[in-house]
Amino acid sequence: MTAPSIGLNDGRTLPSLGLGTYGMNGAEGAEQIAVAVESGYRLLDTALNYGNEDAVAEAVRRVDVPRDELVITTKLPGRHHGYEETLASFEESRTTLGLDYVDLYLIHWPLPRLDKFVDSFRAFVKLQEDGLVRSIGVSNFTEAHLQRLSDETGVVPAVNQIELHPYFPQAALRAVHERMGIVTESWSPLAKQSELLTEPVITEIASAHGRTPTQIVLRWHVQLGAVPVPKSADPGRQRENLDVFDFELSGSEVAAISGLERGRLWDGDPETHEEF
Ligand SMILES: NC(=O)C1=CN([C@@H]2O[C@H](COP(=O)(O)OP(=O)(O)OC[C@H]3O[C@@H](n4cnc5c(N)ncnc54)[C@H](OP(=O)(O)O)[C@@H]3O)[C@@H](O)[C@H]2O)C=CC1
Ligand SMILES: O=C(O)C(=O)[C@@H](O)[C@H](O)C(=O)CO
Repeated sequence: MTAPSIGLNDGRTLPSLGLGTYGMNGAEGAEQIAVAVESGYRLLDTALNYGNEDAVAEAVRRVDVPRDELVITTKLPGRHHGYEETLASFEESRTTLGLDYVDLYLIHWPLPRLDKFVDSFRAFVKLQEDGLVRSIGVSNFTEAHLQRLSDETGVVPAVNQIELHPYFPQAALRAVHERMGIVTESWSPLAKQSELLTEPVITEIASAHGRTPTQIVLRWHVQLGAVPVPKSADPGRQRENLDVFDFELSGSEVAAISGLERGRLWDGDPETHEEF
């Protein structure tokens, strides 16, 4: 089973669910990522800062899946913002990943204090023009940051990967994405296994559909039109998380899950978050 694809504003496509890989490192991580790909994951989400681009590379070498079926995402760290620095950082990531090209490259955090994200995005445009990156996007950007990129480079990012889960449904930013033609990716889509999965709203809907609470949460993301990248190192849970494309939540169930809103869960305000 693989996830259906959705369209991006650059004419390319993205699987509608992917594998988060934060914390999956070394030989064990490579094996966990390879097992996920063998069971149907095609979108992999890594970052230079996760220190596991080598594990992703090893997994990709090991699996019997054509390269052009995989969508490999990595991210530019804060300490490498700036035009030339971005080109060098990308080359470091591309080399570690062992790839001719990266499918999706994201600016990990905007770091507005440095005010270099526009320069980095200009380098992203160059990498895309040179065929080294297929799609270019950002992560943790606000409406104002997205508008600046559009105004100052003439290019709208294909993707904005943001904190998104039932405790923080991000309706306003998702509406901005919709207006600008940006696909939303959801990070920590399970709210990092907090008490979310035991919320009565979720467990009751799960019982009604004969599915697990995790599947209900991931299906909620899919029906919002967002692309979740749940992390699981466990083969059974990886399969469970991918198996959300053969049932549908009603509009009132989606609304009830969104009603769990309580706000950002971690110290991840894009205006102030320092990530290097
Ligand atoms: N752009 C950004 O700034 C950020 C991006 N990310 C990306 O998002 C990805 C996902 O976010 P993450 O923070 O890892 O959190 P998630 O919300 O994906 O939750 C992961 C946790 O849930 C557990 N889990 C997964 N599936 C199940 C299941 N079916 N049943 C029960 N428990 C389950 C995992 O354990 P187990 O592995 O044992 O199954 C793990 O403890 C990251 O890996 C990373 O790629 C994350 C944070 C910030
Ligand atoms: O992308 C992730 O998984 C993160 O945790 C980011 O928030 C990032 O690596 C970071 O900010 C570390 O402090």
